[in-house]
Amino acid sequence: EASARAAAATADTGAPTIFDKIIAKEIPSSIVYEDEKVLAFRDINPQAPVHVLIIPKSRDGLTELGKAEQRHGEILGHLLYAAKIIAEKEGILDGFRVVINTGPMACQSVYHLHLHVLGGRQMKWPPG
Ligand SMILES: CCNS(=O)(=O)OC[C@H]1O[C@@H](n2cnc3c(N)ncnc32)[C@H](O)[C@@H]1O
Repeated sequence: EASARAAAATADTGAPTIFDKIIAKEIPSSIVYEDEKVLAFRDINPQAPVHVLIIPKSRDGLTELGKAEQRHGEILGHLLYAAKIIAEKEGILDGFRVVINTGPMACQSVYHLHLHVLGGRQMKWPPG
């Protein structure tokens, strides 16, 4: 909790992120799905039996959802469609959650827009 909030304190500076290294295959990652536009890999600190991140391969200013422009509509839609494909592949189509954390108040710690796909256990509501 504290570590997530501490990590989230990082501001949206537009600086390169660790995800650039994953896209460039410069650091290892457990890739679940890839196409020409998006890359999906397992979260390093899973919060559920299935916890996958989906990111656009080209950030194009999309550091966070709060910075989305009309021009991002297609990639945003594609990310959501990829979430369904991944849920299907992971066998959680009958129960999964898709989360986008935006800004420090939502504990965003990596400023490269990404969808969390979580499943494999009973989810709670409201989220913390
Ligand atoms: C607190 C939520 N903050 S977040 O919504 O910004 O999510 C960032 C996510 O990236 C994950 N992460 C950070 N570095 C890596 C990495 N090298 N490989 C895979 N996942 C990573 C974190 O575990 C975290 O769940």
